[in-house]
Amino acid sequence: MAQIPETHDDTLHRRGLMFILSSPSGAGKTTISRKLLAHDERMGMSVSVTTRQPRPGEIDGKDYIFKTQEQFDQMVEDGHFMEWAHVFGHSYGTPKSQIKAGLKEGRDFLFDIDWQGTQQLYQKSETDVVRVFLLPPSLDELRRRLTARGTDSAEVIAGRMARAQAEISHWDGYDYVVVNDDIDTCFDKVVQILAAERLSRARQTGLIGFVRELMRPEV
Ligand SMILES: Nc1ncnc2c1ncn2[C@@H]1O[C@H](COP(=O)(O)OP(=O)(O)OP(=O)(O)O)[C@@H](O)[C@H]1O
Ligand SMILES: Nc1nc2c(ncn2[C@@H]2O[C@H](COP(=O)(O)O)[C@@H](O)[C@H]2O)c(=O)[nH]1
Repeated sequence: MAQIPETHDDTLHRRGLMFILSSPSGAGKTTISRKLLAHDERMGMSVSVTTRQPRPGEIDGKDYIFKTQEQFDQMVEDGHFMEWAHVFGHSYGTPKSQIKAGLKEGRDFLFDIDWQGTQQLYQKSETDVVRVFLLPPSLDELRRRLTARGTDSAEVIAGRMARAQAEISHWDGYDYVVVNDDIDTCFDKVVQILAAERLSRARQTGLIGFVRELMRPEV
């Protein structure tokens, strides 16, 4: 009888996936990412390098790796990044280290990056990438969230609001779009997307032998 491989619950012999969450600033990527990481121990966070100043409470090496512009430029030159972009007047980049080896081992990674980075990762690793875009329920609510977060000056908030519609215009470059109105509802949808993507046929390479066994002519 064919042995059901351990891949039936999608934990083994599967290439990892790159799960990207993008949105206009303030729509809730960080909030949903933190919930997902707490909920799913198989998911690792891709910690970006940035030249922006840490917000109160942000921890170097956990939320971001904070570098000077000079250090960042050197890292670009050294080929340190899978992708990088200028966002809101600062540089942001995804380090290569860990991710490539992790994917081969079947580990999944969560990316909180903008549409420019998403495009770059998709061009490099189309089959590994799952692109999810979060929308705010309205622009008024987006402004309210940015203000209520209390981490940015009025000037920074105005700059991010001014870019929001340009960011939203890239929504059609994503595989999934979820409106983040109620946090728990949005989170449940993101969890469902992740579960479905983990079961995608292309990723479950460990199932091939099992399926062949099932298809062997009966004697
Ligand atoms: N569904 C929601 N309802 C109400 N408030 C929310 C919701 N989702 C997130 N928030 C709040 O909105 C603020 C912005 O959320 P968050 O920091 O997660 O956004 P972000 O998309 O990561 O922003 P940025 O791109 O600037 O990092 C936070 O104070 C968060 O608690
Ligand atoms: N292309 C990339 N974009 C990134 C990366 N890390 C974060 N970001 C995006 O930048 C903005 C602003 O982030 P904030 O934390 O300063 O509010 C947001 O859209 C992030 O998704 C990255 O490595 N590459």
